[in-house]
Amino acid sequence: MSTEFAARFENVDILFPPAEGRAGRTRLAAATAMLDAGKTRADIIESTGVVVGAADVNLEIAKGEIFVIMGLSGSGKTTVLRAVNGLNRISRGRILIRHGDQTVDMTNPAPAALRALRNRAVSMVFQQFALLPWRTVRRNVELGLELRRTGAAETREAVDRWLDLVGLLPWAEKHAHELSGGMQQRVGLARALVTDPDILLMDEPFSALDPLIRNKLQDELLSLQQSMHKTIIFVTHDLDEALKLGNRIAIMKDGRVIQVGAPEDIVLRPATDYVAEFVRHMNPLTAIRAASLMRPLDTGDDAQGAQFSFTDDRSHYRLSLRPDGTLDGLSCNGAAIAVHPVDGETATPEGAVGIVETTHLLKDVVEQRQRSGHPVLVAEDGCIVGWCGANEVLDALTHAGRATMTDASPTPALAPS
Ligand SMILES: Nc1ncnc2c1ncn2[C@@H]1O[C@H](COP(=O)(O)OP(=O)(O)OP(=O)(O)O)[C@@H](O)[C@H]1O
Repeated sequence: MSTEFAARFENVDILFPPAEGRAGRTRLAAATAMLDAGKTRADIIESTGVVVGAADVNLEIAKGEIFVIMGLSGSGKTTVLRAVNGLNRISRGRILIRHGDQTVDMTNPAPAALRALRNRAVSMVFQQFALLPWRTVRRNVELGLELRRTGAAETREAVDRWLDLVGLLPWAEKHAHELSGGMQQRVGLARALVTDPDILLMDEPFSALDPLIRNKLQDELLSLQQSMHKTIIFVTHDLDEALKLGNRIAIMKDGRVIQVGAPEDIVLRPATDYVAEFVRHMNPLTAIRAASLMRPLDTGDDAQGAQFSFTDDRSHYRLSLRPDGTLDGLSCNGAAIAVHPVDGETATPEGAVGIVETTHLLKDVVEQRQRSGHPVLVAEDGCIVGWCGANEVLDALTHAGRATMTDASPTPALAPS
C-alpha cells in the first residue's frame, strides 16, 4: 500500500506461555518450533501448554482508515488489538506505530516510550465502558488530560468540546449509574478522543448495547469520523458491523488473518470457504455499494459527450452526457424526466430519477428505485458512470455471498448508442 501507514504488523506471533521465567521461555521455544512446522493451535497447547494468540500476522493499517478486525470468539482479535498499545507482548516479528514524524517499534519498547505512546498516540475504548463510578461524566472524560498534566482552561475547553460532540454536555455533572449504556459508551468515546490520539483502539465497543442503540452509535462514529479522520482499529465479531464501519476488514481464524480487504472484496470475493460461510449470513443491503452493483457506462477515455440508451423494467431510457461527463438530459419512453442527486439531506421529489454516488449502499439504491419507480443513476465526482436497474438490484441481492457477481458473470459495459 502506498498510503502512509499508522500501524504495521510484520510477521507477528503472540504466544502466551503457561509460566514466566526460564520454564516459560523453554516452552515458548518449543511452541515456536511447532508453529513453524505447521502444527495447529490445538496441537501446540496440548504439547507445550502455550496458547497461540496470534500467528504470522501481517497487516498495514493506513492513516485515517477504519480498520476492522473481525472473527469468532477466540480467533485472536483482542490479542492483536492489545499489541498495538503494548498490552500484549510480541513473541516474534514486529509492530511499528507512527506517532507524528516518529516510528515507534513496539517489539521491545522502553517503559518511557510506551508511556508516551499510551498517553499521546493511542487511546482505547472498551466493551464494558470502564468508567470510574465515583467520578462525574466530566471528570471521567478529563482523565487522559489529567495524566498529561494539561492546564485547567485547556482541559475544560477540550472536555466541553468532546462532550458537546457526543451530545452529553448537559450530562457533564452526572455519574455513570445515572446514564444509559449508550450514553456511557459515548463518555468512553469522548474520554478516548479528548487526548487527540493518532490511533483509536475500539474493542467490541458496541457489543453490550441493544441493537437500536448499537446502530445509532455506529452512525455517530461514522459521522464523527467524517471530520476526525482518525485511524481507528475496531474489533467486532459481527460481520454486518464490520461491513458497515470498515474501510477495510481483516478476518481472523485460529490466530491467523485469513483475508484482508475492502467490505466488497470480502462479500464478493471471499478468500476461503470459511469467509464465504460468514458472508452468507450478512445483510447485502448494508454491505454492497453502488460501484459494485451498477452497470457501467462505457464512455471510453476521450468521450466527447455521448448518448446512451438502455431498457429497464420495459421502459426505454436515453441519457446524454456533456463532454465533462456530467448529465445533460434524461428521457423515459421519449419524455424528458427530472433527476435529483441523493445527498441524504433533501428528499428526492416524486417521480424524479435519483443519482447516487458510487459509495452509496445497496439500501440507498433500493430506496431510490422504490421512491421513483425508475432506475438509479450512479455518479462519481459529478460524472455519470453507470446505472442500476431492477436486474442489478436483484443480482446484488441474490448473488451476494456466492461470489459470482463480478467473477463468474461480469456485467457487460454499455457502449455508447
Ligand atoms: N493473557 C492471556 N493469557 C493466556 N491466553 C490468552 C491471553 N489473552 C488471550 N489469550 C488466548 O488467546 C486466544 C485468542 O484470544 P482473544 O481474546 O484474542 O480472542 P478474540 O477473538 O478477541 O475473542 P473474544 O471475541 O472472545 O474476545 C484465546 O484462546 C485466549 O484464551
